[in-house]
Amino acid sequence: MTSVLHRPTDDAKLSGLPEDVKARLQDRFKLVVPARSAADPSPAPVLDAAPPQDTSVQPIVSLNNVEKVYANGSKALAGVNLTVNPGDFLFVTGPSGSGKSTLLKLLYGYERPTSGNILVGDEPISDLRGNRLAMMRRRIGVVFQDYKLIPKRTVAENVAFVLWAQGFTRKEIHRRLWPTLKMVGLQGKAQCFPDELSGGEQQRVSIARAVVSTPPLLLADEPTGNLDAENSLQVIKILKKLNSIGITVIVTTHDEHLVRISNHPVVQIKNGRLHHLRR
Ligand SMILES: Nc1ncnc2c1ncn2[C@@H]1O[C@H](COP(=O)(O)OP(=O)(O)OP(=O)(O)O)[C@@H](O)[C@H]1O
Repeated sequence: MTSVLHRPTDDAKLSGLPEDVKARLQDRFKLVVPARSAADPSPAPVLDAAPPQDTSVQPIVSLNNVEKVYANGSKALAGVNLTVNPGDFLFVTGPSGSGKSTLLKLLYGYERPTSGNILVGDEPISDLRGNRLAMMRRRIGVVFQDYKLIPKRTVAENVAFVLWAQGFTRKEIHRRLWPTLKMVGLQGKAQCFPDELSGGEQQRVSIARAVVSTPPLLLADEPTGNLDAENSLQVIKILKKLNSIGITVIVTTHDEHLVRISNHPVVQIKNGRLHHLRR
């Protein structure tokens, strides 16, 4: 099993967050982040060297020899091994039909592997059913290419709905909603309906919805697929900001440019097989 680069969460970046939000980010999935002291002279990991096996960190995602064959015989993934550590930002690239969406669907339990094991935190997500799966999904934010907003609800309602469904109090919903809308630059559009927004704005609503309950893991499936270059960059910038406050981000894209201008680890899926392009 190979490990992607672990990026330690910078405690200073968490310091601006409310205490309970900070605690959630640190506790969920037993997010263990070894601090590098300022006095630590050891260099950051070298990407092209053999991947470091840091056994002190519990991965947030691990796939072991995962295979997915759909009921119609389509082979989507074969022998996929991947470890993602808390605080990582990982790009998943690959041609159309290579298996990128399937990988994310397996991670949030929408599809089940044909064989192999998948752990999210310490939960075998592929074995979970019913309530346990629903509870697990609360800890995973998901962003889709086509936004999936509720058309007859305002921006504020679309985002607040997630919290309401999870039983948050009105006060807590209010407390979380505004900073989240501000973070995606939409505080001025709170009362708009989705069809009154641009594609980029709709995608930012969907990011706000995905992170308003502070999940430690965010999965974004082609979040820039329907956006122009400028909006795509803005979306990636927001995902990076979320990553900088401790959220682990896995994003699929076939936009080579976005991958090139970033220095984050990249895996490629080709014919269902996963290759590390940049660690
Ligand atoms: N529900 C399904 N039933 C049967 N086959 C499927 C299903 N979903 C995906 N596939 C097949 O699995 C393979 C991988 O599909 P997947 O959607 O994961 O690719 P992708 O890399 O995300 O593609 P794209 O970039 O075009 O979104 C493809 O051959 C696809 O036809």
